[in-house]
Amino acid sequence: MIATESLSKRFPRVTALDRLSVDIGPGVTGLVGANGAGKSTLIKILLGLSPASEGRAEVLGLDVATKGGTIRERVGYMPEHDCLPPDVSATEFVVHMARMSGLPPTAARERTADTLRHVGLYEERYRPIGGYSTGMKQRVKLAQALVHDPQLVFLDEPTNGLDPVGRDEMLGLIRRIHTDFGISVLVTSHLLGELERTCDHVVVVDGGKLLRSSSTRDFTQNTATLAIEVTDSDEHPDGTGALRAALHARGVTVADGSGLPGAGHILLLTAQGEETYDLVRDVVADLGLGLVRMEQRRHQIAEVFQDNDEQAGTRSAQDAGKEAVGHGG
Ligand SMILES: Nc1ncnc2c1ncn2[C@@H]1O[C@H](COP(=O)(O)OP(=O)(O)OP(=O)(O)O)[C@@H](O)[C@H]1O
Repeated sequence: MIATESLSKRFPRVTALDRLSVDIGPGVTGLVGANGAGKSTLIKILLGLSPASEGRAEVLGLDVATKGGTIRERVGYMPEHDCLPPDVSATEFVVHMARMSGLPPTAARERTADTLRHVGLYEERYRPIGGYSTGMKQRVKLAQALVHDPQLVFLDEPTNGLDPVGRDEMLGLIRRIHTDFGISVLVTSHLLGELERTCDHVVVVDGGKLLRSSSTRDFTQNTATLAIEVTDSDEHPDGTGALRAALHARGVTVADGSGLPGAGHILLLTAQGEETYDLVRDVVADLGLGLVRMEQRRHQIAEVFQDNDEQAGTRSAQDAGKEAVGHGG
């Protein structure tokens, strides 16, 4: 669906994309990176709206440098920022966008009604957009990206500004764009966690460089870390400490998770398979502690960046002297 080869974009003061090479197939793909990582810049280049400084890219087999118009006919785009006219209704706006995409008047009206229903806008669709909530505006932006029945859509931070319920609804909608209509999706976010549930594939960028591109399953599999939380007891007023010592005595190395967000009394250890779960369960029971949770940890975006920095530190001096990769979270 999308292929880039050593793609770079340099602005006078910043390199927004730095020799990015990535292949993205059909399905739902998450493009994750902190603010300023280069996600929006990549989308604009892929749409043929902004020229690359170096390298090349193809979307649906079309060269972005020469076939921008054809790409935009076949690809839908939901921009990040609020760009909706406040004085017209969702119906009027989406019909207008459908007409701009080349649909005849009747087809444009029919497709608009279907698409607005699909994104969950009903009676409100006749009211001016200026009075809409953020969630409703995001749905209008999504509808205009879908109305011309594209093969692929680029959704730039579609969950921005939404509360947790709105975010879950939007992620569900995004998933259904692919399952119900077979449209492939490239969706950006600065939150890796939310995309893990929605995407088949995740591409992580930082400072315009590719950090990682892998299937969501591989991301999860790569994390063999168990997070364990136990209660204290009369016998062991520091239950966490007692468990750490008991596991240590059995040859299991345990890290302290307290440096991680929301992980006050959490122990981290590397699972070697089912036996590790059994061992922890037995040790907790022997100590007479309560097991609050034992779960496989998922990568958080900050850790992905950190892992990469650690790997970079072991590489040769090829990157020496370059700007440090910024951290995000
Ligand atoms: N037109 C421009 N002129 C100069 N610098 C730009 C321009 N557009 C983007 N940049 C810079 O390029 C870098 C990447 O920006 P980009 O918008 O692609 O990041 P992003 O990952 O989409 O983040 P965000 O979600 O905050 O938009 C940033 O440092 C940004 O300031």
